[in-house]
Amino acid sequence: MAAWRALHRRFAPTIRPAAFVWSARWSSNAASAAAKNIDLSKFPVSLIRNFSIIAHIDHGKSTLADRLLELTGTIQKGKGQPQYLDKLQVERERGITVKAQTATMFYDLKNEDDGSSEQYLLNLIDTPGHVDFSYEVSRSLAACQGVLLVVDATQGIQAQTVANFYLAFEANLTIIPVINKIDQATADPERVKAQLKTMFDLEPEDALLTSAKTGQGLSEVLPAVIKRIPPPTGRCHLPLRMLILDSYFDEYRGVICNGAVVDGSIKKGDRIASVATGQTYDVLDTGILHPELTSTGMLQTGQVGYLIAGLKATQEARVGDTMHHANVSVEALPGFKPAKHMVFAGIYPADGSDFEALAQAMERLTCNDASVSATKETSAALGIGFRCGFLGLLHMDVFHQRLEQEFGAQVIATAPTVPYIFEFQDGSCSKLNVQNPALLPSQPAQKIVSAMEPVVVATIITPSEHVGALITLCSDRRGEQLEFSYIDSQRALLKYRLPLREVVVDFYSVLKSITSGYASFDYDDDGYQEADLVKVDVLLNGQAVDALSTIVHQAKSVRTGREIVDKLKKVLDRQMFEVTIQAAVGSKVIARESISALRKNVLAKCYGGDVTRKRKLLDKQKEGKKRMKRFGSVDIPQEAFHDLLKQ
Ligand SMILES: Nc1nc2c(ncn2[C@@H]2O[C@H](COP(=O)(O)OP(=O)(O)OP(=O)(O)O)[C@@H](O)[C@H]2O)c(=O)[nH]1
Repeated sequence: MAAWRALHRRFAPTIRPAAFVWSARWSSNAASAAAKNIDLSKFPVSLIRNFSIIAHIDHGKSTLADRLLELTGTIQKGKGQPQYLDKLQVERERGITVKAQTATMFYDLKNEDDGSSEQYLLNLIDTPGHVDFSYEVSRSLAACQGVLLVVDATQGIQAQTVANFYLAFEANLTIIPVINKIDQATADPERVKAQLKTMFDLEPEDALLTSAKTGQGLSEVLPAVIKRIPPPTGRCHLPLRMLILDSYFDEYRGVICNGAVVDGSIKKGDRIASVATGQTYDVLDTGILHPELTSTGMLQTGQVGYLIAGLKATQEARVGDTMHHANVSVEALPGFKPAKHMVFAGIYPADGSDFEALAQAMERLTCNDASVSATKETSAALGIGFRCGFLGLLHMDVFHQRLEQEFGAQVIATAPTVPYIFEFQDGSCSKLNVQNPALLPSQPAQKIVSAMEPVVVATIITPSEHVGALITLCSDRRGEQLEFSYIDSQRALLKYRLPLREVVVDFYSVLKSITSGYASFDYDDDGYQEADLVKVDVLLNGQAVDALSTIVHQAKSVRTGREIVDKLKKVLDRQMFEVTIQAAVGSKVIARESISALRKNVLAKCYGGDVTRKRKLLDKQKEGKKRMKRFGSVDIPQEAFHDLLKQ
């Protein structure tokens, strides 16, 4: 931490060059700004502030956002649902934020000296806390000049607090620490202040103390945002450059883009063009999120809002693209780094004939969640489907749930895998990126010269008494310790380099159970390392089931093979014939189980004691079973695919 603190001392908040905030979906009916008495021309850049709320999961971001929306009259107190900005069904059911959401608020700041007041336009972004959605957080931060770093007064700094702090710090944003939940009996704000100083060099007197539940301390939040966070720095006299931050398809209005006007201005009727595609469009409508779509007919420098321009498909509205006035050439804005997919899985229609319906649902959903990649693939076991890349297992689960809930698609998801790289010796070296274990030959014709697996650097914050158990867990998962320090007298910070596969499997749930839920965990991509990897095939009655094959470290292959075979034995129904389940590495069987046949009582109607007739019937049954075994196909239930990577 010492090196980091030295770096932090050099840190002085600077104003970001680009001023933009992205917003997300709201009701499809745009209210009129006139009806709401909104005149955006009253807000030069100096009266605009764009800020994000970042925190560890459950520290109270969305609840704080609710209170700020109420305080500014953007939503009515007591009306609407709690965590107002968590719009998706999946967010409400799981109680987590998965999509960053923006709301524009208007706030009158009083001048204590002369009693006068000035109105500000504030764009607030509520961000997700879970590590899988940190891509949303980094995009949100690219759109802001400052953040509220919320820390739970009872829990103190946790792993995602550290990760999110670094994101904001590296983006040179102004950081306002907010110690929340001070109403709770076990709140210890002084301890949290000390942690903020030790870990981040944030001054104790700069921390705001709030309770998003009782409202305590909230009146200080927005004045602090206005006074401490700098305004956007775009220039109004320059030609239009609007950054596309997000897009989605609305049933009634077509493609809606959310974006930020970095330079210049845009208005209804303008002819605009995309830097990425060169396509031109007419602006049909534009406005702000207040918090629903509110048509203003124009957006000026530093303002954030939506744009409807007759785009046919969301693919035309690329996140990170720059829109400009047609016939005025501009330099493209930097855009965003593409999302890095940590986990891959096959998504197939539960009923093979539903492929077209699934393809349509996939197209719509991947447009609303640009961080998912999808390419067509075929499996001998499951038919035609898609190989999808996700940011993590929770992201994959959420995508699966959204496919079913929002599009009614019934799908089978294969066991998730991480992306490996294999290098073969075939005269010259050839490389194979393996996002689907089935594509790695079981007995390759060429020699494998290297196998690489993705690794991450994991940060764990834990009460000191659990350190020993966590070190054992990390060693068992092939981890290499990078750092071990204490953040105060009761809490330790561990940093480990771990193979991604060992992390995505069930690391989080084991960590939670070892520490009774008191440890927190976050990880960051750290490239690739060489590893002794093998492919484990799964065979049912001698036939390999491509959708079930997996790649593991050599040392864990027998354990993994045994677990897959045991799990399959539990989930497969008994058939009219015997089923043999095998796990194999190349031609070597490493685990085997069998499920005995259901024996149909062919003698039920055979009364009396004619032995030869009975034998004949039994022989015929045996013959039939053999045939069925040879040709019979075994039904594999969906859970079998889903649970396989879990150890
Ligand atoms: N007592 C108390 N509870 C609070 C306070 N703020 C939030 N909560 C509760 O803490 C829980 C989590 O709050 P959220 O606002 O959903 O937390 P979040 O940080 O947005 O969570 P994610 O979006 O999942 O990362 C909810 O049950 C809130 O009611 C507070 O100031 N005091």
